Amino acid sequence: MPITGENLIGAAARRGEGETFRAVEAATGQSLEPAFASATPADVERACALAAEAFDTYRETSLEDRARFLEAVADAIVAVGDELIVRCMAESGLPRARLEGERGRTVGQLKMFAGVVRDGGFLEARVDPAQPERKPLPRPDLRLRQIAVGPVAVFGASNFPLAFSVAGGDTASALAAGCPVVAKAHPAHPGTSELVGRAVQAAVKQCGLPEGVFSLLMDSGISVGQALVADPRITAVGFTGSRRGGVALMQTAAARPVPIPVYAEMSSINPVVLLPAALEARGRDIGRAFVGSLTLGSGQFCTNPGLILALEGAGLDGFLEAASAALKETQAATMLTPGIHKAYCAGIAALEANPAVTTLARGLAGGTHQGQAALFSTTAEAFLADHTLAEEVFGAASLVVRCPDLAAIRAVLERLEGQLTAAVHLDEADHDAARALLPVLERRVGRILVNGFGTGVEVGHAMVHGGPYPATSDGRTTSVGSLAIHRFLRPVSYQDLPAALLPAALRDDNPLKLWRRQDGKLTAPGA
Ligand SMILES: NC(=O)C1=CN([C@@H]2O[C@H](COP(=O)(O)OP(=O)(O)OC[C@H]3O[C@@H](n4cnc5c(N)ncnc54)[C@H](O)[C@@H]3O)[C@@H](O)[C@H]2O)C=CC1
Ligand SMILES: O=C(O)CCC(=O)C(=O)O
Repeated sequence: MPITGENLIGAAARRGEGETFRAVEAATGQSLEPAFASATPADVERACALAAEAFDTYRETSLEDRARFLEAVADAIVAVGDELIVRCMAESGLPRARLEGERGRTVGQLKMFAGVVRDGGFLEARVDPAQPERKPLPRPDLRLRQIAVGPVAVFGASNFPLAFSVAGGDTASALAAGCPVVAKAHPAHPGTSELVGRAVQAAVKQCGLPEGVFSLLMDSGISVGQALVADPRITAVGFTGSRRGGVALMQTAAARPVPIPVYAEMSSINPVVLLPAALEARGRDIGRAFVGSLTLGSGQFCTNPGLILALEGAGLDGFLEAASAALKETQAATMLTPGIHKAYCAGIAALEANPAVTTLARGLAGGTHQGQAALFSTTAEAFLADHTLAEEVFGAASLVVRCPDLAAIRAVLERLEGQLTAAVHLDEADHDAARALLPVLERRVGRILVNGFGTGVEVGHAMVHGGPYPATSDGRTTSVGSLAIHRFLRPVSYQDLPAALLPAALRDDNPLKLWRRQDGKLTAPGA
């Protein structure tokens, strides 16, 4: 499939008339062909108009048709073949095995949402039958279902060019909910974005859906994204990226005459608590496993273990020795963009220059665009006194906080901002300590895990990939897993509608065979 550098607006491919830009090969910094031209305000307008036009038809597609469409998107992405992987490797610097895995996750995610749509549970159908004889007042007939919110703007992430990008989790969950999507390609991987975008576009056509169900806009800067979020037809936003970018979009969305929700996944340092019995029993093993997680994808995971909290002692010494030894042998790895590499180097330089921070180990030095892993330590006292030590350094860097007692660990956790994950390494003898920390962790994070690290989010029904601000803009939800569909739905009540006007989900004969809450009681179809 040739990459043309065009915007995909509904069924059309249109060369933008805005500023031109080229993708950059992450490993070399060389420009890649072809030139992409940024979308114009007229392109944004057209994509949003088509999305709004498609909305009423698309949101009322049958559950089966919508599920098949999601499966068709998955199949079309696979059908792009190796070209997708090769282009994505060049643009992101990520290795083949990682990207093949990520493509599998992307496809699996679309298929999971196909299952969610077929099941129909997300409609949350409720029926409170009328009680005309009720005293003192009769009760009306009330029925409720969830409907799609409307067209959704999706901003792909640079660090997951497939699973969190054009057809990633935000797009999959919005399409599953019944929302048309206008995606804004990340300028770090426009070729990958176009290939995936063309796959989605082909699936829209193959399934006979209105063309406005999907559009893809290119931009080298931020004006297209800003215009998109400001467009009155856009009703919600999905975003993964920097805190600065996410907050800027939240502000734009809040300043509209009609404000809309922005579901932004932003920064997280993912504290890892090492409890004493576990440290003593297997501190060295934990140290080696930690370095594996820290350096995965050159550390460019928002679930990266950026902060280690542990009690002073022999167990911690063993952990640090093993972690430092493993880190020193870690090859430097290409980072996603020169900008991300520069930000990483600046973050490392700031830690190195901080008098309260000790550099424990550095990974092997690399080329111009490669990130060199780093491990630092400080004390709980210093950490609590300096809020800059809690800032995310995006890449393979982590800070160990040496704590004199459990109270200090707790104090550090209390001080942290909202996080995506927290990991606790524990043995049975640590249960009391862990039990005491759990309430703090629950308040601070979206996912608590034991004897592991947060990198590698499982796509499933019980997953929360979210957390209180600034991990995300709205800690009540998730951007991974089936619960993500709820971001793009809202409930509507139907009071005393004649049977002939009721949506299928709420008819007495329950033709969709849904589990429904019937007069307050969850009821099987046919019961
Ligand atoms: N939390 C996470 O999962 C991630 C965090 N990051 C952080 O973000 C930094 C920069 O990485 P990027 O991927 O370039 O993130 P970014 O936030 O700068 O860009 C993400 C997307 O948002 C758009 N955007 C950014 N600012 C905008 C604005 N003011 N108005 C409209 N659109 C805007 C960009 O064009 C891009 O499409 C990294 O160094 C890292 O610190 C990056 C990737 C993932
Ligand atoms: O750890 C993962 O699998 C996902 C991480 C993520 O969401 C991110 O880095 O943006």
